[in-house]
Amino acid sequence: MVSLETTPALQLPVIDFTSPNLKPGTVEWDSVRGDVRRALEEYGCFEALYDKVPVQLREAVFNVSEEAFQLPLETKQRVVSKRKYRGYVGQIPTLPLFEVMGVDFAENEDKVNEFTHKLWPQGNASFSEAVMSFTEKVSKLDLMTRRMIMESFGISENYIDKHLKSTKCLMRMMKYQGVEEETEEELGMEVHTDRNMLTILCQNDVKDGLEVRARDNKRWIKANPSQDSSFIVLGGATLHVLLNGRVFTGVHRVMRTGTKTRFSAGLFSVPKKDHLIYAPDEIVDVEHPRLF
Ligand SMILES: O=C(O)CCC(=O)C(=O)O
Ligand SMILES: [Fe+2]
Repeated sequence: MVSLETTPALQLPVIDFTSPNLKPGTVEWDSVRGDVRRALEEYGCFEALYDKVPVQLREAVFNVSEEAFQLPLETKQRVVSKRKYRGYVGQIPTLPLFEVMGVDFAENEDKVNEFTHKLWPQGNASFSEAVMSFTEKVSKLDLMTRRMIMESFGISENYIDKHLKSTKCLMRMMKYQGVEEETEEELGMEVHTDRNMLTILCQNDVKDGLEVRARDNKRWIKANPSQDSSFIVLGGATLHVLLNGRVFTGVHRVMRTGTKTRFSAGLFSVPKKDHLIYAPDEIVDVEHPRLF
């Protein structure tokens, strides 16, 4: 008799960043650092348990993004940008469910207020505050992850410090309308890799959506971060270059099922203009010749 084997669904590695002792040099740090390296080598992605972003802040972000997407199209068009991934994007014929608002330099109060004032000339403090506070808190996870992955390859402290100061934050808020029939499945965002260093994402209470391709290129892994305590961390193409190809760049897409609207928010660490990305010497050797 032939036994039918069922392959269990693949899952993203889950890494716990909630230890109060998570500081460089501690046993906890070294252990999480090892997990981060394995996850970025194998999946280009992981789910991070991270408790420094209060649930109320996530809710505030989704509320203000909903408010922004509800503005008339002419108003949203005031923040359309020539630069890809920034400003307002929507009404893409092939992705009718999708809209995004990307705030560049989201760590900078003046830039955020400037963006807010284009949408609401009378100002909207809740919008600016939610964007800045989310950026500030999620940045800590971005910086920790980048320090860990660089340390794990023996890159010098000096280089790491300089590197961490060489990026800025792009904060993006995404909206994906639900599909009309419960049984339908539609593409929310096409298959892609992110170009930046790291992307850190969270979503509202709509389960499913984000999918990450397994390294075998055959299977899709459903990323299902918890609504109140975890984030999905994805390695981008710039990190792959910086680490001489030693980490994988997570290939991902968004699929929509269900009639409810999905909101997601993400922090993207992006090299500042004119900053040349190259792999530091520590990561280049005979076994790993310079690729970039
Ligand atoms: O909405 C998501 O979860 C994914 C968004 C994404 O992949 C992106 O903005 O690059
Ligand atoms: Fe992406």
